[in-house]
Amino acid sequence: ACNNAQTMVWARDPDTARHINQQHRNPRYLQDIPLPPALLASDNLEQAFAFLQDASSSLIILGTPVAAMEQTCTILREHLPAANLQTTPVLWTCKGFEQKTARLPHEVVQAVLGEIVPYTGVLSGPSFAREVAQGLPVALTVASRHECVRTQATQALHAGNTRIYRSHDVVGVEVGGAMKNVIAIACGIADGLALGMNARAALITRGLAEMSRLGLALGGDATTFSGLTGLGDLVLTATGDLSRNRQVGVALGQGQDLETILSSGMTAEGVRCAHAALTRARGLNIDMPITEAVCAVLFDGVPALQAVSLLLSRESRSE
Ligand SMILES: NC(=O)C1=CN([C@@H]2O[C@H](COP(=O)(O)OP(=O)(O)OC[C@H]3O[C@@H](n4cnc5c(N)ncnc54)[C@H](OP(=O)(O)O)[C@@H]3O)[C@@H](O)[C@H]2O)C=CC1
Ligand SMILES: O=C(CO)COP(=O)(O)O
Repeated sequence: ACNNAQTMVWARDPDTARHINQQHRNPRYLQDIPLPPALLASDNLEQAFAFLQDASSSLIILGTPVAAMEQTCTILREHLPAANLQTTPVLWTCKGFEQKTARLPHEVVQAVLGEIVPYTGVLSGPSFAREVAQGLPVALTVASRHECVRTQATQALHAGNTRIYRSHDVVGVEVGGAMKNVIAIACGIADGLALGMNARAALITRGLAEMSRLGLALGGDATTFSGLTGLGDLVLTATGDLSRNRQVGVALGQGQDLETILSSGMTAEGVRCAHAALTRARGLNIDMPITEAVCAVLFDGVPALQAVSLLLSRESRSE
């Protein structure tokens, strides 16, 4: 909307939609940030779709957590054909493996929408929502197998303080987005325990190695993991205090229990996907010691300091 693209938010909550239209603010998230007056909202999907006049130059961006992707795609499957919008590219922003099935988001999209929506892709990269909403500079990657998706997303989003880079590597981009959240929890734990900046740098670097091993085994390109959606987002999330995943880690390191930490309802995708990431890694014989340690603290009641000791006591190996 800031780039003068006509933009419609479909929100499931009617009050949120009404508030955005009337007050130009979102009453539930980032309430202090004024939204562009041209940004419209509706709780009615038919109305939102009617707004997409021209399927060939429109985009649909799914902005839900991974856990809502299957449900949201199912709703799209029911409504897109009636609106004659099957050829509209569908992008998503979520980062993680699905908790129960360990699927990456594109695998969920493929399973639900694969037969009716040909053009899809993922939008990812280091981008705290608050800073994006403030209009501060940000660089993102759109990854898709389809040239038309990369082009259309770039045309809509590359402007002003927003830079868009293009990639073919959907798997690599998604694995980077998922794993950086788990590693950010690990860095938060280390910082909560006041283990110092050397420890944080070690976790980021060895976490990147973990991300790359899993991503390569799942079919990603090696170069993707040193890019915006790998190292870039990992550095942001592991070190930036706006990160919810990092905040979860810090609180765990300081001795709070997970239930209390998550009681505010905050979305921390690393908590939801750490175990699923481990499941995928084990199936491929990939060693992920930091992810194992994060899971042990999150789900097995292992004290944070003990998990760190276990990591440090591992055999030395070549880097
Ligand atoms: N926040 C950030 O800085 C960034 C987040 N991401 C990723 O984007 C994804 C979304 O994150 P974020 O926006 O923070 O998450 P939130 O938890 O804030 O949820 C985003 C929106 O999804 C909606 N939603 C949740 N479940 C459903 C559902 N079943 N059906 C319809 N709508 C639903 C919520 O609606 P309601 O308000 O009604 O609950 C909310 O408006 C995550 O995977 C995150 O990792 C990526 C980059 C940056
Ligand atoms: O993905 C993000 C930044 O790129 C947001 O990170 P958190 O979900 O940890 O807040």
